[in-house]
Amino acid sequence: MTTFSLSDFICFSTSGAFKPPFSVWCKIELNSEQTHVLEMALKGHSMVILGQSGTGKSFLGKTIAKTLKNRGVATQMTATTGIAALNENG
Ligand SMILES: Nc1ncnc2c1ncn2[C@@H]1O[C@H](COP(=O)(O)OP(=O)(O)OP(=O)(O)O)[C@@H](O)[C@H]1O
Repeated sequence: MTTFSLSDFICFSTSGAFKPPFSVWCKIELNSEQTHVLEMALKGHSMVILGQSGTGKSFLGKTIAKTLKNRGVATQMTATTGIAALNENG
């Protein structure tokens, strides 16, 4: 069982009152499938995440990247188009 500390979770909002550098700490509630994938990623598994539109793939990807970054692992997001990369904070 992978345990997550509070420092693993941080809001990703970059608008309104949550603009950097004012980081707002909050708990992100992943669903059971997302949690499973996050646990696999933290164990070092390579995965392709597939799912219908709006099922939370991007949200999960950003959560994985942020969690790894909070644990001192260098991460870099990329995408096939510039707009998609911006949406991924890439
Ligand atoms: N665990 C979660 N808690 C809160 N909101 C979530 C969660 N997972 C996804 N969402 C929200 O659901 C919406 C859809 O998620 P997301 O954009 O990640 O889906 P997607 O599978 O990448 O969609 P698409 O394939 O169309 O790009 C977003 O507003 C996202 O913030």
